[in-house]
Amino acid sequence: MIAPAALPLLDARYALFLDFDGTLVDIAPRPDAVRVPPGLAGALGALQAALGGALAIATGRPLADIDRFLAPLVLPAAGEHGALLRFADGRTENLAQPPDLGPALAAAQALVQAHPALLLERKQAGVALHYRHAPELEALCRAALLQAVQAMPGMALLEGKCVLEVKLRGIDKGRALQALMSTPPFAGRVPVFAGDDVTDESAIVAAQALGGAGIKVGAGASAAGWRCNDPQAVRAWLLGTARAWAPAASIPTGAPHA
Ligand SMILES: O=P(O)(O)OC[C@H]1O[C@H](O[C@H]2O[C@H](CO)[C@@H](O)[C@H](O)[C@H]2O)[C@H](O)[C@@H](O)[C@@H]1O
Repeated sequence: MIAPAALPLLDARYALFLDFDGTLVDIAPRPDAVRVPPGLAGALGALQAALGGALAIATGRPLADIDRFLAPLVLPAAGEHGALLRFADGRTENLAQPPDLGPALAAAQALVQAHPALLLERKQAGVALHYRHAPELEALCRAALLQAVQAMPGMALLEGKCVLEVKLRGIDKGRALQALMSTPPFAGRVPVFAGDDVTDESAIVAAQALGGAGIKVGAGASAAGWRCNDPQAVRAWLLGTARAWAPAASIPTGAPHA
């Protein structure tokens, strides 16, 4: 129905799943420094309404982060790489019991103490160690967390953009997408997932396996059938679609691509 840029045409048959960092918002120097362009939350709200509620965020972050960045919008979501789900009716579910993070936390805390340029992010079901400001420490961080993971049954090491995360093994965004797709208002729709990182590939594969579309944002190998350059292109697609669908909605013109 609507075709801003070379991304899938969206209409009311679809369900939309969106990664956050590197997809909806540009990568920033620190997790708390991301900027949500004016109009983005309004456009997401308008799209959610146009899709009968079938729009969800799928993120590695805790859900509280997403709610803060998109306030007052509260969307269905998969948080912490799929460990936590929030359905359209507001119900939340942990896909697994919150694990004992002791060994990973101890290893990460020791590293941060020795190297203050590193940044530790503690989550309910995982630990993220950011080395964006000390790339020379990547190998050291990986070795320390890999060793910690040996003592943590059921946990695995995930590599993202300048970050190493200890997370639940076997839980990923692909499983989260499948779980949300089995519930209203997602069930029976065609899923479209957009993401930028290797951590998004499971959801790209899951969306395509359900007859939908996967969009890879930025460079790098991917199973996705669609590609776009950057979060700006994603936002242009979403905002163009939202404006065409809900022209009367309070979506500012011009600003959101910033
Ligand atoms: O699944 P996502 O929504 O893409 O979340 C993945 C991780 O994103 C955050 O870290 C990344 O973005 C930061 C802000 O741009 C950046 O500073 C960092 O280097 C990136 O790795 C977030 O902090 C993590 O918890 C998420 O897992």
